[in-house]
Amino acid sequence: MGLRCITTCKLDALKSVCLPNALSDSTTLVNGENIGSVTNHLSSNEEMASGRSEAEKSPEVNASTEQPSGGDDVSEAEIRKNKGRLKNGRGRTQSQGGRAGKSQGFPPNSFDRVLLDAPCSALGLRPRLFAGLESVISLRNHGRYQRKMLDQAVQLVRIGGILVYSTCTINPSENEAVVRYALDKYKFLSLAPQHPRIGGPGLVGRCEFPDGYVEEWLKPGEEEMVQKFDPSSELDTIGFFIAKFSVGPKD
Ligand SMILES: C[S@@+](CC[C@H](N)C(=O)[O-])C[C@H]1O[C@@H](n2cnc3c(N)ncnc32)[C@H](O)[C@@H]1O
Repeated sequence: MGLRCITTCKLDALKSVCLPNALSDSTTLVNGENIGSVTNHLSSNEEMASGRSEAEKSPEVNASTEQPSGGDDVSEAEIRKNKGRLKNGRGRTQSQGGRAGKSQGFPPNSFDRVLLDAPCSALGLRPRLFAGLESVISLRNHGRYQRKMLDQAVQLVRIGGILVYSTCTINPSENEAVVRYALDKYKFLSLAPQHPRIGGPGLVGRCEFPDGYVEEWLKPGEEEMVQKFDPSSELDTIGFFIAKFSVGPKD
């Protein structure tokens, strides 16, 4: 594919699109100058998906991490950060081979392909090492930030490109309903065939919730275009969902 290296960057997926003129001439998309201030404190899906980092919630913590770490004056935040590193390792943003740079986002149509492996309720994970408290309503609400992320991802893919949306959950609100949203809102998107095809079909139809809310899923003919992995099937996989979209002319 002609790939020579992969540049990693840390960026809020809910704010991943920037206007071309928002980038100053002297600023690169992935700003290496700021690498020193990249931290790895965003740990929970909910925290990131909410669009609010821990640093935003606690400005004093963020400010104190800016202190030099070598002197006697080690802040509480620095101690906490080091404890976290001991527990969790260096983290993906600082793994060997270079740190992730900060990104200001990318102009529309910047990418041939985008994979939105979205944060989700993770109902398909096996073994399940944690059990989040979910209700019918909270399960439905995951779709809200997933749709917002998809709105951003759609803008980033150029015409003729590919967008893949995936989750590790079996919850239709986060899978089929997000696909329905994408296809209904962005007429230039179409479901593309997937190879290899190992998973089963998606769910066709709609669901009426006890509070009257109606959620639309796939239409007949669309079910075989997505792949749904059922963790209770003989395939012996985790629960997973994949939808692949072709991006047509956006006008
Ligand atoms: C299903 S995981 C993706 C895993 C990834 N494909 C990998 O192989 O490591 C979803 C990831 O999205 C991250 N995330 C959650 N909210 C985010 C946001 N607003 N912006 C960027 N990433 C976010 C979570 O921290 C989590 O690492």
